[in-house]
Amino acid sequence: MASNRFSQFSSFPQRLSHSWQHSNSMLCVGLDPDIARMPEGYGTSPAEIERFCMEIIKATAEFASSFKPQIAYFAANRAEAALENILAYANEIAPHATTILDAKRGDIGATAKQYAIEAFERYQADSVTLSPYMGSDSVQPYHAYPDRGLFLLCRTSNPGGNDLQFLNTEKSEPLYQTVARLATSTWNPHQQVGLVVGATYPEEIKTVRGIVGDAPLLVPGIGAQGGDLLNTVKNGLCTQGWGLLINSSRAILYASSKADFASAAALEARNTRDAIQAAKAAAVSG
Ligand SMILES: O=C(O)c1cc(=O)[nH]c(=O)n1[C@@H]1O[C@H](COP(=O)(O)O)[C@@H](O)[C@H]1O
Repeated sequence: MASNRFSQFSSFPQRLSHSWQHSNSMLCVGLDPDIARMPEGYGTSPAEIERFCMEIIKATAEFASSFKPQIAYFAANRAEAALENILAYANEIAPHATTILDAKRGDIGATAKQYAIEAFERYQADSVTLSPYMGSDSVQPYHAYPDRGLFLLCRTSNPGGNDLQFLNTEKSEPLYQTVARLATSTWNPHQQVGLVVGATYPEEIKTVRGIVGDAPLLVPGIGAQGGDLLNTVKNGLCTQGWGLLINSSRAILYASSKADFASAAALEARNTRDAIQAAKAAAVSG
């Protein structure tokens, strides 16, 4: 079953291209189920987390090209089995959509091999987020899955990202630029690597796009973090007019805390998809 799904696409860029074109969308719906913010009528057990996420996926599938569950929200609540079910559900009802397991893993090779098994065999995710901090051998075990995607943290959306990502390297460039360069060249034998760049820093999106060619960019930070959608799209499009997975989590998940949460999430997802499309049209024409 799962192997058929993966064998449909010979490479991760092909998988992503299908997702963008089939949905005509670059919206990534983030699944960050906070048990303190469950909607009316929902409890906080793993079964309820699963039910909530499935309702969100069903309501937003039409507007999304990808789904990104954040593993901490599941692990913190002993809901890993729910996460497995949710990813399987996304594959079933939105087979066009690329899944990203947001785990931000990074460790020595032997341990990274186990994390790769977790992401790609246990959870059957199409892609995973990784920290580049431990270097090339911490990324290398993921190359055993050449059709899956790897998104390496580059210029993150949070203010504290400056602390390390802007340190000058011996090449006299900020560290995030060195990450972008390495990640998409010597660390990328199967063209499966993309970068994480926050929508809160659109100038850096432009810089990273200039370094990485058409590699995909996972861009969190619109919605709850107040990122700049217009300039994100303008600066981040690839030469084919796609190239971005623009994530919004809380703004969609918690659009309403009432019984109408699913329709409110759908409306927010649709409006965000439309705003991304409008920004793309403006960027292409202007
Ligand atoms: O890797 C990520 O997804 C990520 C990187 C980053 O730089 N900033 C960032 O916010 N994220 C994640 O993106 C999501 C943002 O959620 P909202 O701010 O609610 O849209 C969360 O799951 C974060 O963990």
